[in-house]
Amino acid sequence: MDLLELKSKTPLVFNYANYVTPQFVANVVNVVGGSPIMAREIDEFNDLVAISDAVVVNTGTWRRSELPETIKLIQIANQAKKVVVLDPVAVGIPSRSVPVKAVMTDSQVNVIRGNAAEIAWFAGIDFTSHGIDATGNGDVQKIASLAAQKTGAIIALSGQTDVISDGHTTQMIAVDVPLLATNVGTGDALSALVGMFNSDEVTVENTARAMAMMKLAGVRASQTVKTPGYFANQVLDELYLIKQDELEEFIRSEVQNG
Ligand SMILES: Nc1ncnc2c1ncn2[C@@H]1O[C@H](COP(=O)(O)OP(=O)(O)O)[C@@H](O)[C@H]1O
Ligand SMILES: Cc1ncsc1CCOP(=O)(O)O
Ligand SMILES: [Mg+2]
Repeated sequence: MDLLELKSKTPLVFNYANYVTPQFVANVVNVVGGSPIMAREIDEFNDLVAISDAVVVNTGTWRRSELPETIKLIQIANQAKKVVVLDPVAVGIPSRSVPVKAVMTDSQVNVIRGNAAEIAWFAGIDFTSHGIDATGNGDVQKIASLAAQKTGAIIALSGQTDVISDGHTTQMIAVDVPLLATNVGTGDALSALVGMFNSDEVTVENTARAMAMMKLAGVRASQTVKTPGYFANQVLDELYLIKQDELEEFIRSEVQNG
């Protein structure tokens, strides 16, 4: 959906969040025009999925004992035909790969949003990482496209260049905003935006809208703020201020077809 529709519908985003960044994620959802709710109690899943428009699963601080309930949550969302976004934080670390494989086998994820190293893991391509961060270089277009083909999910690869791919169509936003990478939680919040914009229909275009929204907020914030602390707050303000026509103009000028 576009930004105008989003603001009128106020999509409810159920975040199975990590315990590092939920406050930032919830605020990002709110200022853009959605409504966040965080939960991880299995007895609440049926009720919460029923009223939600998107389910965003972040594995950043996951415990292995939570694997069965996470799969159950995604299966409930699948049955209810709610979009599911997976944010596979640092999935390339071997002990983290095992449960993510199980999630991918036993439930259906519609969109995977991660940095280049995380997405490279799904593509089966080596990419250097340092904990939660992607630090290497590689052909991000090929990585996103291959990951989409292998998983059947739309891929939202973020970084200096964002790449969105369903394995056939690929779009890119090559806009450098280094301060965006300094704020822990920008990626998690971006995953929630991806869920919101795809809540009526899961498409490459809607996913690109979410990625463009964060980039544009970062571009604007870095015009007035030069240091990371204030930058995070400025990003929230810019996300709040962006208008439908400004977002669509940014998409027209910056989104390239691959
Ligand atoms: N070097 C960079 N230049 C511009 N934007 C970046 C850069 N690194 C990350 N971003 C932006 O920061 C946001 C979060 O992406 P990223 O840092 O890759 O996620 P994560 O926090 O999950 O590792 C995205 O909007 C992405 O476009
Ligand atoms: C630091 C940290 N540790 C586990 S999850 C997490 C936050 C990751 O946030 P992001 O992927 O948005 O940088
Ligand atoms: Mg991340």
